Amino acid sequence: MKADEEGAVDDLVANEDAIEYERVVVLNPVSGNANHREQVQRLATEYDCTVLETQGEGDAREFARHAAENGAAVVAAAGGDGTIHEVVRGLDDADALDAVTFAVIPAGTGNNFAGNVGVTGIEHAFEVLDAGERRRIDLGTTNGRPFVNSCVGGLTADASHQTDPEQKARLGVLAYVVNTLRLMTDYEGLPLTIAASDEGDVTWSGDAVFVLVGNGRRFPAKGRTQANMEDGLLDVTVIEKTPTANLLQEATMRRLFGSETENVTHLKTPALEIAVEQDSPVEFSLDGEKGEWDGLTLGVRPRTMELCVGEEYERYPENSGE
Ligand SMILES: Nc1ncnc2c1ncn2[C@@H]1O[C@H](COP(=O)(O)OP(=O)(O)OP(=O)(O)O)[C@@H](O)[C@H]1O
Repeated sequence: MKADEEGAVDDLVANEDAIEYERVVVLNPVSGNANHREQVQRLATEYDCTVLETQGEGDAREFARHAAENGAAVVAAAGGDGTIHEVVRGLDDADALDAVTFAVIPAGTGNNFAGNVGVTGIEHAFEVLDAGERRRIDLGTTNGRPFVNSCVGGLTADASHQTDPEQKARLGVLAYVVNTLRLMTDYEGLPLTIAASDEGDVTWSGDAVFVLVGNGRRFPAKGRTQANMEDGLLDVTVIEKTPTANLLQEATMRRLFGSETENVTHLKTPALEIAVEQDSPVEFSLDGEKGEWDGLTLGVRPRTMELCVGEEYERYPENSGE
């Protein structure tokens, strides 16, 4: 651990005589529209949770690790996808994913992960934390680093900056896709070779406009956006650059989100290798946190994290609504 990463925990310990770590809420006070702080603190008191408030990047990861190492039974992330990602990394750093139950308190802009696990709001999140069902869900990994929701490459990262929060909240992944398609005309695509070690050993090669590897998230197909989080498989969608197609046309959009379309490949696999066929690294984001990689090795740690889920969590999303 770097010295500056220890600062947040040192400050924390210096300011409190005895911290109760049984139930911890790691709170990002500025995520989303930054109006959730008081509500989270009030509910945390009501539900006997200790709030650890982040001041900047890395704090959530550090607090989660510290809480896990000090006997926490439940650690919750109150924030957006970035906060969720950091907290899960912190639990993983402490090697505590087996011992600690994770909970999500939706206080970001999109709150896709919370929605996928049946948590509908901040108040509901505390009820679920307190007495909701617990499920063990898979974690995805990219080059060893865990992700709960998705690993995406291509235009999605750019598009997410240009998606206004209201649209993002309403449409989720679909907003990314629509915006990305708008930007697509002058986008070269990523030259990739993708090898999936599922039963058929599928290999895909070409210029990809998007790659979305979902653990909890997938492209909407027939109205579903949640992937099965307990099947030990990654949900992979690759959209290939096709110079002639006008993907913004209504009919094409409809096909795009259906199952059969020429330039969209869907597959499920426990392991995936993505090779970058160019000299410079490409950008992917894990749960919305960006990184650059020359190549990615993706895998699954099946049913590795215990999670508090709401009543509407769908164990088998592929069997419902389709
Ligand atoms: N007190 C703070 N002040 C400023 N930035 C902070 C603070 N605490 C955490 N952060 C930063 O907030 C970011 C994480 O935000 P998060 O993703 O949780 O929310 P969001 O971006 O608003 O939501 P979403 O991911 O749903 O769009 C991290 O980059 C982290 O460094």
